[in-house]
Amino acid sequence: MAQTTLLAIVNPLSGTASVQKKQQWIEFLLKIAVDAGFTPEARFTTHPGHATELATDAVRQGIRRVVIIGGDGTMNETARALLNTQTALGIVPVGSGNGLARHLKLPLNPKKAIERAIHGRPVVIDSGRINEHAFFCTTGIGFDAYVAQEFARQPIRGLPTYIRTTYRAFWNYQPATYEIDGKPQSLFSLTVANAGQFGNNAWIAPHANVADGLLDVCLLKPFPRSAVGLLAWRLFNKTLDQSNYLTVRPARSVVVKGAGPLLIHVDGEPLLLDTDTATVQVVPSSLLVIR
Ligand SMILES: Nc1ncnc2c1ncn2[C@@H]1O[C@H](COP(=O)(O)OP(=O)(O)OP(=O)(O)O)[C@@H](O)[C@H]1O
Repeated sequence: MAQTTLLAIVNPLSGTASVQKKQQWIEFLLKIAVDAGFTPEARFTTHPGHATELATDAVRQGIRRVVIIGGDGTMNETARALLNTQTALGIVPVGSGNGLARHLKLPLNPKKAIERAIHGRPVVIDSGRINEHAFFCTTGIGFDAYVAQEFARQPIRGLPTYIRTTYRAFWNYQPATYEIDGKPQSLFSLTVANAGQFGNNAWIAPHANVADGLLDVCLLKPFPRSAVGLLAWRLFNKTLDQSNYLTVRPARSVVVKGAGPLLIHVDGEPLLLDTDTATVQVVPSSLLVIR
């Protein structure tokens, strides 16, 4: 049997599309990949972390292109196995947020995204690291992480659930004080952005560049409830950096210390650290992505 040269990793649970729909996208992908000269193979993930296992195997086998059909969680699990390798990541964004794909201006239509993932060329981008965890889009502490935790508890994913969860979280959430590079600061949230948005065109760092060797450290101060409408408008209008409540600082690294074990998110997936301190660092030119 011919050696596989392209692996598709498909999360059956990403976003709101049915498994039958994803099966149709797989068939389309296999067909155009063969037409383009690849020997493709597709695998559904069966458990959290499976995408990392499949991508690690793909690298070991010398496969040079791994295409995900999924959201930012699947993207992260796959991309972390491709870090500093010659294997490029193709993205077919069918998740709830699709932050990295939107930042990179990849097609959001699945068939067009598949064509891009097969015919596009690899470019090199930076990634970030929060303690030992890799991220490619954003990581965060405070409100972002709280929303990620609440969203992960919902039985149904997709944008409407995300909006409902964020709205409810806003009323329950209390800002906290953190030490940022040794300086105490009361914050609503701290986001460290490699790409500029959380997903769904919610731009926390409008000028972020995935290939500049820097991360954008975004500090959002606590704000009165009366300001939420304008802040939300600015978030989606790509002008949040013009708000007096937000400071964006490009940096290679930042150290955050909280009052106890830190709840963070990594590309939208929540994670409770077993330490009160997080060191966030850029890893320049560490991932090949198909554009
Ligand atoms: N078969 C599976 N069963 C349960 N969980 C899975 C399975 N396969 C993957 N996962 C988990 O599903 C999580 C969410 O997937 P993904 O990010 O692709 O979709 P999403 O959350 O809808 O999109 P986005 O991250 O863009 O909001 C991943 O972090 C992964 O660990």
